[in-house]
Amino acid sequence: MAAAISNIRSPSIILFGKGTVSYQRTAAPFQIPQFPLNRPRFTALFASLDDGNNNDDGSNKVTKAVGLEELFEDSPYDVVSKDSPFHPRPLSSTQLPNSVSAGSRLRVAYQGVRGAYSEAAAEKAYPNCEAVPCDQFDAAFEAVEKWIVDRAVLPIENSLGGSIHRNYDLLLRHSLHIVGEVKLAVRHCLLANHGVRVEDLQRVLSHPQALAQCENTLTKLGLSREATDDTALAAKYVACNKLKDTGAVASSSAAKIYGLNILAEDVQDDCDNVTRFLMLAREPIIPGVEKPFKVSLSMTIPFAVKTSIAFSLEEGPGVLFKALAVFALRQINLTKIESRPLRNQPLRASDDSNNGSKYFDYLFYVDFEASMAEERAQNALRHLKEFATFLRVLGSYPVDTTML
Ligand SMILES: O=C(O)C(=O)Cc1ccccc1
Repeated sequence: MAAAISNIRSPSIILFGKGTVSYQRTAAPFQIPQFPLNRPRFTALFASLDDGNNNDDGSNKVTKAVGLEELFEDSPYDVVSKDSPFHPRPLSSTQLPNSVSAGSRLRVAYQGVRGAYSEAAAEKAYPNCEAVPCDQFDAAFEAVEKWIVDRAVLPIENSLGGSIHRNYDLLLRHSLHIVGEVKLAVRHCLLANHGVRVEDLQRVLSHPQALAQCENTLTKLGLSREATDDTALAAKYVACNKLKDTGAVASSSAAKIYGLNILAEDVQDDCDNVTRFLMLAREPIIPGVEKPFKVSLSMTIPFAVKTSIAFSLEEGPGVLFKALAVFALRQINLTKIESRPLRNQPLRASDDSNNGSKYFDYLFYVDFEASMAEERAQNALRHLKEFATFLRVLGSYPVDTTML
């Protein structure tokens, strides 16, 4: 039964139950390549469906795929079988005030107030979306988990500051799936109320990352710094309180929204200031890899897909080497590897016989260039699972190639 569906281009509904396949064709954006369904490990895969929401490509179709559940014991992937075919539908607006209304735009939660960079990232990822501001990241995650919104945006790394570890921790604490990424060129402005000059300023407010990215400029201006939850909140605070001695570092759109004057543009220390944001959803959306990606009129590259995973390893010589080999052996390129001491694990101090060295248990975050729809990725992770003490697939998603 599995072989018959290898050429489905854009299925609307596929149920791969044991011995059961059904599908419909739609104009969904992602292809679902042939999964190794002959393996008894796979009990189900589900790809669907017209949920009335705007999709990444502006259509009303959302393609979702789940499966692989027996591949990884702790798999975050929900499995839909023929007997329990569908996940719960989003709550209707009558059931939950302010929830997704039927046929409405995709709703995307972000941390911050209007004018925050995360809002711009949401709009870049989903051009017709309704961006929903949340005061904290946890609220944005919860809004997705409770079906109030469809996606959450999470800044994850910056070209100047590196990974945002707190946000990696959030990813692990929750069980949302990465379904997209967006890279945004961040161009900070120094904002103040009308009539206020640079010389009048004593201090500046902004998100700690924005302040760090403008370190040199702010030092030269002799301004003291205060942190706010997001850049746009700093702008809002300065405007609402009509402050004369305080400026804000935020975007030009925050200036427009809160009626502030732009005293200086591009105040970041490095002009290549790019932040990478992740788009999170309740369910995985696993892109296929057969669609070619057009970089320009003359250049086409294979559809670029990445997978993000987190894992920890047994102790022992060469275990990290072995972990990396599972990818190298299958020609899978890594685009990121990051290690982080595991929380709640005490520092273990060795005795003298171990040269007095001290060590932590580490969690590794790896991004690799393959989709979980590919057999080589599934094989690599099955191999890794043989000696990983923990493994979680955070999601497969199309690479944002707009900043190549
Ligand atoms: O504060 C914001 O506007 C955010 O979205 C977080 C952020 C801060 C600085 C650079 C990029 C994103």
